[in-house]
Amino acid sequence: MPLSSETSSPRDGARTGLLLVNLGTPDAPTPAAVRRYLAEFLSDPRVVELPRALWWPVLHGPVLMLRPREAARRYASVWTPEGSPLLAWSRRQQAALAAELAARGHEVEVALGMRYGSPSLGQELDGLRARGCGRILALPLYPQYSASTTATVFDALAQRMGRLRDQPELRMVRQFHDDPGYIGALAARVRDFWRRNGRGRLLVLSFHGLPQRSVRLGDPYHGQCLETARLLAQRLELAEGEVMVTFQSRFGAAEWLQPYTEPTLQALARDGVAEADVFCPGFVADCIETLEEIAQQARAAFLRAGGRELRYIAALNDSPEWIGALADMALRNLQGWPTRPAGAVAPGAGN
Ligand SMILES: C=CC1=C(C)c2cc3[nH]c(cc4nc(cc5[nH]c(cc1n2)c(C)c5CCC(=O)O)C(CCC(=O)O)=C4C)c(C)c3C=C
Ligand SMILES: [Fe+2]
Ligand SMILES: [Fe+2]
Repeated sequence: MPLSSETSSPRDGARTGLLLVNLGTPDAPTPAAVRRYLAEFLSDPRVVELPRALWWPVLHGPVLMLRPREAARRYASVWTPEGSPLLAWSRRQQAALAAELAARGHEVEVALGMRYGSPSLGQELDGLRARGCGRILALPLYPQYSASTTATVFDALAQRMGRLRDQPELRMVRQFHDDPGYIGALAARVRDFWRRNGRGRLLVLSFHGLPQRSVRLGDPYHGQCLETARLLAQRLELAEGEVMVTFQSRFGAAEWLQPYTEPTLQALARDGVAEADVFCPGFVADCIETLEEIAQQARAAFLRAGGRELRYIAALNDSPEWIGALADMALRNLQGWPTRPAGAVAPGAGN
């Protein structure tokens, strides 16, 4: 592929950009929009690691024929006036982070790109360059590293960079599963929920699942989920028996990380656990996987199995503790790059 010929090169490249990245989501809760989104997402060989000759007929056969209609109905049940919850919360995070960095005296262009669908990563990378950013920090909003999520962001950025003649400097945050600011923001979210609603007998920490095979082949995701859970339980001073870790959102027939969230909740209800709280630390923004799969489907399954109350604790979204932690993380990773307006005197707080 030929390199781009830039008629107007990105101004002087003196500015610094921060590119928040999340997974992506359909543009509308309709079968056609969901099909477009799933086709892009599920044809990424890092997401479904099967030989193309095997996977392609299944993807373009039963998966894309059947799943979009059902998934569109599930998306419709959580859709908001600002669109998909994942995009709506990500936009609020972007705006709140930009305001927080500005309030601390830093001049950083904050953009939001989605790995699949829109706004696309490539388009946002180009936008930052056009606004004069010669240095860009990519911050994938996945606390726990996985090849199926984090690594695909790197792939997409590298692919875009591969077409540029005049590349910006690029850094990327790999993971933040044990970041004290992130853990503190999670703990604040849970404590705040308990203060307003009382405390359930059990806190279930439900993470997005992953095929067991990926972990066997060396993906560090599982260990990082367990470490996040351990640090959060420690911060909340929970005793053994007051907290457990489960994995949700299984896709396909293979074995995924266990224990699975919904069957575990049903077993707990059958064993006489009447009330439980569920929190999803791996999702920094509420989305279909938390609002529909947990707060609706898993809750209904828990009640059907004899439970009385299953309370879903909202994701970090735009909580002030989380936005503060994000700003700290961004500034730490931006060290050595200019983030002060020319001639400005740094306010007392510093980086
Ligand atoms: C938080 C980290 C995530 C990991 C790890 C992950 C792996 C993974 N996911 C699928 C398949 C699907 N995921 C879907 C939705 C979805 N997944 C994540 C995050 C992780 N996925 C988020 C934030 C979302 C929500 C998107 C939204 O629009 O709100 C979906 C689509 C929904 C559905 O049809 O159920 C699929 C499919 C695989 C195969 C995988 C790892 C191999
Ligand atoms: Fe997923
Ligand atoms: Fe799901």
